[in-house]
Amino acid sequence: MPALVAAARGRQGTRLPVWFMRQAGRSLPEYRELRVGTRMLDACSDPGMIHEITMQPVRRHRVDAAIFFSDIVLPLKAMGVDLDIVAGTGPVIARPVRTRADLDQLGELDPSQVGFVTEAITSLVGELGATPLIGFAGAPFTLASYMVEGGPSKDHALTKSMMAGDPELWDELCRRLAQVSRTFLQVQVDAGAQAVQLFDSWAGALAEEDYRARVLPHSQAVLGGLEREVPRIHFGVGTAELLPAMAEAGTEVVGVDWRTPLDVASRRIGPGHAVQGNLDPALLLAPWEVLAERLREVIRRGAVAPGHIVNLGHGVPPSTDPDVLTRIVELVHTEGPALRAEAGHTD
Ligand SMILES: Cc1c2[nH]c(c1CCC(=O)O)Cc1[nH]c(c(CCC(=O)O)c1C)Cc1[nH]c(c(CCC(=O)O)c1C)Cc1[nH]c(c(C)c1CCC(=O)O)C2
Repeated sequence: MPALVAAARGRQGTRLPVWFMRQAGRSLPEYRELRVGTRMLDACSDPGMIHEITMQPVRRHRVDAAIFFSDIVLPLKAMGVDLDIVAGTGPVIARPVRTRADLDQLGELDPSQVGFVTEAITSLVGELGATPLIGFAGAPFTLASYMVEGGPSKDHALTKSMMAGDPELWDELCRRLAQVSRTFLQVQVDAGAQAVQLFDSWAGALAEEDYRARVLPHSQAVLGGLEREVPRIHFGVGTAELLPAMAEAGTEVVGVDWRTPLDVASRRIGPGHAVQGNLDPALLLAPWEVLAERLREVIRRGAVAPGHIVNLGHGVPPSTDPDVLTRIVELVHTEGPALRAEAGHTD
């Protein structure tokens, strides 16, 4: 069983697995070179490009997993939603969803609309061999925020106002988005993904009561049942107050940002879940010895949990020196198992 899958299932072996959110992307010169002249959405729809970009960080850093190169809004694009991914901004939606009539643009995702995903994953799994591929999708809340706001938002004011002011419309929007994300995950798993991650990046904007009432059931609809096939990772940013609720979505692993130490997070979540994280991405710019000591502390604190997948607390910033990421992987592999054992987890 791959180290990442074992750790996710709470049966950590002798290898401590590590990968990075946004490991494929602008931090890599080979990515920037390959993307010249190709728009993001076009790159995400071309099986050859997807394959190459997904492999780049695996070849360079020797990480313990590949993550499928795509974007959370890609399935919406594939089913005909008029949107773009604007460099430096993120997803922009042409006709935001504000009323019931606006829901017309959101039908059901049919697997045939993302045939290029199956094609790309089939070839990737062949080249990856023993290295697992992580499939992913956006959670209903984070997707809904883009659909309602029309683009990135700091306060998610229109989204929260719909959630509170018209819960029926909100729930219908999230039911549709859950179908899209669930189908997108299933397509990836059917093609050979060995783990999945649900990104609810902006869930930390919510109070726990609202999260439990209006978001958690929809995320449960995405993840429920998949455990028979692959381990599931559930991640958000700023979610210290939501960690126990997020663990209830149906997940083996809870992704933790850099604000909550992993031992604190693990105690909040309980012994039944592995953790993923949580080195502060801002520290990638710090002197190596400072960064290395913080990384060792992340590993020691993660030893409280029955499984630990080392990662950052959020994505790799585009300005990151890729050699630093390679050194992190080496440190995790050479020092990680002993640090974890010393810190007290008896596997
Ligand atoms: C919120 C979110 C999005 N997309 C995603 C999330 C959840 C993860 C998170 O919280 O960061 C998920 C995502 N997006 C991308 C991946 C690829 C896999 C990987 O992690 O390596 C994944 C897993 C590629 C991408 N998605 C995007 C890029 C950059 C576009 C480019 O290279 O031209 C990449 C590599 C664009 C994108 N797409 C989105 C944003 C905020 C941006 C950044 C805009 C910018 O800074 O230019 C929406």
